[in-house]
Amino acid sequence: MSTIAAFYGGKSILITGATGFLGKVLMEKLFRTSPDLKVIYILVRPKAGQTLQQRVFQILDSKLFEKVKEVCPNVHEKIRAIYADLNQNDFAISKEDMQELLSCTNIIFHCAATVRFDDTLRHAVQLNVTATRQLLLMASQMPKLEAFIHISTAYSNCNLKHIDEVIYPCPVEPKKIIDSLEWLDDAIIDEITPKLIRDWPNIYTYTKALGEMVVQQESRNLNIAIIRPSIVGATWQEPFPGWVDNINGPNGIIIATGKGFLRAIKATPMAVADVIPVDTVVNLMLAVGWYTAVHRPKSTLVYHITSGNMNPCNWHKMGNTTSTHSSGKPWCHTESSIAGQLDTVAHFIIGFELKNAFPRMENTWHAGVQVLATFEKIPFERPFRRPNANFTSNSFTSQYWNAVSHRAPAIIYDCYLRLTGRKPRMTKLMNRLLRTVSMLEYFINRSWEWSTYNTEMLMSELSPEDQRVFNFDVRQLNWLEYIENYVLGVKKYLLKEDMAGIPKAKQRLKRLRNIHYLFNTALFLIAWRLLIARSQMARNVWFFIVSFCYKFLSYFRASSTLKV
Ligand SMILES: CCCCCCCCCCCCCCCCCC(=O)SCCNC(=O)CCNC(=O)[C@H](O)C(C)(C)COP(=O)(O)OP(=O)(O)OC[C@H]1O[C@@H](n2cnc3c(N)ncnc32)[C@H](O)[C@@H]1OP(=O)(O)O
Ligand SMILES: NC(=O)C1=CN([C@@H]2O[C@H](COP(=O)(O)OP(=O)(O)OC[C@H]3O[C@@H](n4cnc5c(N)ncnc54)[C@H](OP(=O)(O)O)[C@@H]3O)[C@@H](O)[C@H]2O)C=CC1
Repeated sequence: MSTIAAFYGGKSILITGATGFLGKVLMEKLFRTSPDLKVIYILVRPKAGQTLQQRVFQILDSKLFEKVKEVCPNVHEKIRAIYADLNQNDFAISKEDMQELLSCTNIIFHCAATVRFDDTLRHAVQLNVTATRQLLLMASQMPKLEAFIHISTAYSNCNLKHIDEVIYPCPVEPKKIIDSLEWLDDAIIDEITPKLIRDWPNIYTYTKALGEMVVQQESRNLNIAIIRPSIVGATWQEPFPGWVDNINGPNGIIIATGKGFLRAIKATPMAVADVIPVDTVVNLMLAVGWYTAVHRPKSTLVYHITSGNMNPCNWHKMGNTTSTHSSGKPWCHTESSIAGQLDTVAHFIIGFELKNAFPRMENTWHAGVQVLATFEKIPFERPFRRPNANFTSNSFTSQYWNAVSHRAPAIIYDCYLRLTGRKPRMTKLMNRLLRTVSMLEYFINRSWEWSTYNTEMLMSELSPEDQRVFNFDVRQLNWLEYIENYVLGVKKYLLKEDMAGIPKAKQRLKRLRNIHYLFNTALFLIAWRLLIARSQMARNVWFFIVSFCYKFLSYFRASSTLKV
């Protein structure tokens, strides 16, 4: 029997953010491995016209919870949804509910946060900092509390290159920021925000750093641990591979690429793609909950759950894995290769995708550019264009790709919509997509080193059975397999596309490829024809090529006649 699973038996567990991506997987694993737990309290707000109960039923009725229903048939009775809004004082929890929470809770997992990069400072501080402080205050009044697990992000200190498992101080005290936000108006807040966040790339990472400081300052004599995951991706193994349910992080990019909207991205191909499967994060969370409660470390321990230091994968490999016709040559994936440079120059001179007119050149340029292998096997339905992925770390090249591969096709498509009496929408959609991608660029053009001493220490503390049931060792992860399941999961669970539609989608891809070649060949011939009309040199080159081909053919004809 697993020690960790047994530990959660009979416990009352409070989860914030249980309706989010991480929270759902956490609940699922808890119910599946410790069906004898007493109750899970979840702090929920009504949303999108759904009551709390409707939200809970929707989660429990989803595919994610299918296995849970087998091992814990009375799961509905073990979830207690409590109305709460973390934006409000005392979270707007009723007195009776508050009383129950304070007197019964044994373990807290604090997952709720705003993860939007462009949130206002006021809202992000309220949720990621003030709410954390308030929850700690509540925790300090819980006589039965054994552990408080705070979920932060590995990027809370992304202004540093090497990040240790310690809480770093922020330049301005969280309390000062909380206090000043109470009387400053929104216009002034907007003005001072860049000065406050300094070298943090966005308000999200900055407020998560403030949240950690608050945890340190308000910890009193609580047993607290902080967990810092990197980019949380689809499930690796549990309850089944590839489960994913929101468009954050890589998910939206995978959709945009698979649907052929996004065909180039400003990314450093060799930068580490520090994606970590959500089930791995959850396994660590549960192990940390057990360790913190049972071993009661003297200070607040921070645990990094990242993949880069143990089993690195870079964006090039990611793109390549999802590529349809990979050359398998890593060097040809960047614009630093000679072929790449030539191809880029060719793009500029002729103004269209020359490599597609000469398919053999494709092998030498497409790095990230190799059209996605998984998308060939598992294409998404109704793609706008053929999936492709050009990786470039050069701003100028990136601007060029944006103009040629993104904006121009959107404008052409909008013209087509206008001509056929429909409302144009592609340019607007493309602008939003490019804005989103530009916000993610910071994370795909850099690599960080996260130390993982505490995480490794914890791994060594687990019994072999716990290491199996609560596995967070990413060295065993096979990236090729993981990414393939990830793409499949995006198709099935996010896009809700039917697998039966794959042959039709493949046919459409073939049609798009033919249109693409035809379009490029026509463009090439037109450009060449125009060039010949204007330049004597081009005419000379043309006549030289034609006469050379003619002589070559004549030679072959003559030699084959002689043999006969
Ligand atoms: C070849 C393939 C290779 C694969 C490699 C891919 C590489 C990807 C790299 C990803 C790096 C991610 C780094 C994250 C690091 C921090 C991790 C964390 O701690 S925290 C966790 C990480 N936190 C996050 O990831 C939060 C990031 N997201 C945000 O902050 C906001 O969504 C926003 C500001 C980007 C857009 O806001 P706003 O425009 O006001 O409004 P909405 O939000 O309502 O969405 C509007 C439209 O945008 C669309 N869309 C949305 N997201 C994505 C996406 N990722 N992508 C694409 N599209 C996306 C969405 O579909 C919608 O379209 P439509 O309905 O109009 O048609
Ligand atoms: N996803 C990732 O890549 C990473 C995530 N993390 C961290 O993991 C944690 C969970 O992230 P993730 O699950 O991806 O995020 P989600 O956006 O999927 O979930 C956020 C959760 O917070 C809840 N929440 C937000 N605002 C309120 C509010 N005012 N009152 C009550 N609940 C609220 C949401 O509830 P509702 O459903 O009602 O909106 C939801 O349950 C966060 O702390 C995040 O910083 C860290 C690293 C990477």
